Amino acid sequence: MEDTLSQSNSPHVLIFPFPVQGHVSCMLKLAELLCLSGVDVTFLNSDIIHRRLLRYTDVVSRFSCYPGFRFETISDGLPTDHPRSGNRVVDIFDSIKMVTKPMFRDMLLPGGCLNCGTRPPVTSVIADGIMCFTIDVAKEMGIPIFLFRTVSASCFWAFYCIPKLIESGDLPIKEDDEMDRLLNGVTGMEKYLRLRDLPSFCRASDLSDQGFQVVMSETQETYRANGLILNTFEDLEESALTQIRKHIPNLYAIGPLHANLKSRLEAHMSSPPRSSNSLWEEDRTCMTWLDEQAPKSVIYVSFGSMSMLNREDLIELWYGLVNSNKKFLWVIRPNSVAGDGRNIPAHLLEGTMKRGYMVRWAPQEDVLAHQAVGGFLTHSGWNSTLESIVAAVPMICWPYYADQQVNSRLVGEVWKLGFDMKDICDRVIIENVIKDLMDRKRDKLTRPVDRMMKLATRSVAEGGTSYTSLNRLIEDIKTSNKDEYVF
Ligand SMILES: O=c1ccn([C@@H]2O[C@H](COP(=O)(O)OP(=O)(O)O[C@H]3O[C@H](CO)[C@@H](O)[C@H](O)[C@H]3O)[C@@H](O)[C@H]2O)c(=O)[nH]1
Ligand SMILES: C[C@H]1CC[C@@H]2C(C(=O)O)=CO[C@@H](O)[C@@H]21
Repeated sequence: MEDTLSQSNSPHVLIFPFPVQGHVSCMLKLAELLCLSGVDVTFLNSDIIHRRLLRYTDVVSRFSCYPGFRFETISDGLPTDHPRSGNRVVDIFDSIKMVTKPMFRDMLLPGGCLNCGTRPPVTSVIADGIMCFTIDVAKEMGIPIFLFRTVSASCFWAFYCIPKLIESGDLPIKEDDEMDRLLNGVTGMEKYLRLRDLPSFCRASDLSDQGFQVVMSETQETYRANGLILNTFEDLEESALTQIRKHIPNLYAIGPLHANLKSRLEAHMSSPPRSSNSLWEEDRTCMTWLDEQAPKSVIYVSFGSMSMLNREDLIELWYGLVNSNKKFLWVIRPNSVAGDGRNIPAHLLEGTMKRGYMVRWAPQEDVLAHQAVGGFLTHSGWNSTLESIVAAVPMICWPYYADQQVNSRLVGEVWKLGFDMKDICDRVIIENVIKDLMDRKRDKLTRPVDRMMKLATRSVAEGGTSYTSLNRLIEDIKTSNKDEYVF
């Protein structure tokens, strides 16, 4: 690997994530991987994300060892008090196109903060794959652009096939449709993908639905970029990657990114410092609580940064956890429960005192790596799924929205790394599925879970597929020359 020092003629990449936790954190990992290889990086955050990163993490000091790294900020166009989560997340799409796009363009124009002679010019852009307007801007400036779509390859492929599903009449879903019906329209997934496993946006009864239109059109536009980066590995998603490559040949599967980064940092230093990209304050007291628990005795519960819970589901989940008699560590993010959070039944409060621990935000990677954790009740966000795979922790999937419906089906039915509890929130079922995961059916999961952990680790080790793919991306970035890219 090359020296970490920035050189004046270094390639300079502008990284621009969609401004939410699950996208920013994995793109920061990619940024650090590029810095390690001597690439200059400017990381463009929305103001609000940047403020929170400054408040809750050590990103600035962490990146200070890379002289070629800079943060820049831009408005996402929404008022500060907008929730930017749950079903309100779609508001970001409009505001970012209307408000942020022209600002982004100005930044890249001569005299703009990204093109004013104080740093080497931007030689390539890595933008979030859900923000294809960046292709227009990069094209206008003659800068090569790679898209990084932060969802699984399988979900990307399902999004890609939406026009075919409309043509075949499978979409829109009709009121009397049988949700367990298998679909033929997503090539390679015919044996297991049911109507209910399509990305949640496909449940819109009206195809003019904003979320549906955005994911469909953004996915269709991907081919216009110079390449597509995915946070996955060949052994995990070979089939979907093969399908995507037929349409978008320049594909870089470089995940799991957190493991790729850890492995490369370890090659640089004996014990790399732990790092966090959290937008909430991590409560590390849960690590002390975990230290007191028996190996593999705790089920960790977290639904990521965007999911919202209603009171009814909260209570059902809570009963399921308490009645399973298992120890549990539960992340309840601030403002993530809609409705009245008071008058919780005494049975639940007592059960939680005895066997539970609750935090507002956890150091998730460390939690999953802790020997006391034996299972993960997750919303199947893609980062959480990859983190669970690397930590060899089996999952119970309770998907909320977007790609999570697809991911949970793969976890349960294809990879056999856990159980999919999609569309169900019933205390007795939850109690039983927890008992199955932690005890009764645990043996069935152990081999696939250990195997996938090993394959993930192998993929990021020297010579592994994700290791090699990342090197190819770095090489392509280093050799990218504006004039070669005629769009
Ligand atoms: O207490 C917590 C909870 C989560 N995390 C981290 O937050 C990230 C959450 O990412 P993810 O699991 O992908 O969930 P979301 O935050 O919901 O991410 C959004 O972005 C993902 C990537 O596109 C999508 O897969 C999801 O569906 C989408 O909701 C992970 O790295 C977790 O380690 C913590 O550090 N502490
Ligand atoms: C805001 C959500 C809608 C689309 C994004 C996404 C994607 O398809 O890239 C997946 O999950 C979410 O983080 C994003």
